[in-house]
Amino acid sequence: MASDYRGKNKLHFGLRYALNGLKEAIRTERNIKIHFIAALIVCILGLLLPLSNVEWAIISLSIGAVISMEMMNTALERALNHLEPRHNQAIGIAKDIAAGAVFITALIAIVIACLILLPKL
Ligand SMILES: Nc1ncnc2c1ncn2[C@@H]1O[C@H](COP(=O)(O)OP(=O)(O)OP(=O)(O)O)[C@@H](O)[C@H]1O
Repeated sequence: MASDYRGKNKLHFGLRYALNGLKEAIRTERNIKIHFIAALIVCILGLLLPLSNVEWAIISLSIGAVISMEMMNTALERALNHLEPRHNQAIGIAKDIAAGAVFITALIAIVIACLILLPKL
């Protein structure tokens, strides 16, 4: 019984930490706000157009990938800023690579949105 309770407690706190991170990211990061607004627009368009389950699944995956990647980028930036507040070439390159990962994910999401939504408009 005790271990079950601890298990539930862990799950509860894990969810709280995750929601706290999400709230902090939305509150402080302009890019994450923009991604959420773009996702909302795509979802509204998706509700107005006849999308299949597979198309919804692909769009959901793209939205999740972009927002998750942006949040990982933000987490990395915050950690690196804390570890090395001064100018450092290696830190700069690490941040550029993380930004490149966000760029690729966002670009692919735009291509997916165009492939699925444009022919239906
Ligand atoms: N400590 C550093 N040393 C060297 N270059 C850095 C450093 N911090 C940032 N840079 C350079 O500046 C770029 C932008 O940095 P960073 O992403 O931290 O700033 P930002 O403009 O606040 O980003 P965002 O708008 O995504 O929050 C990095 O990709 C990197 O090229």
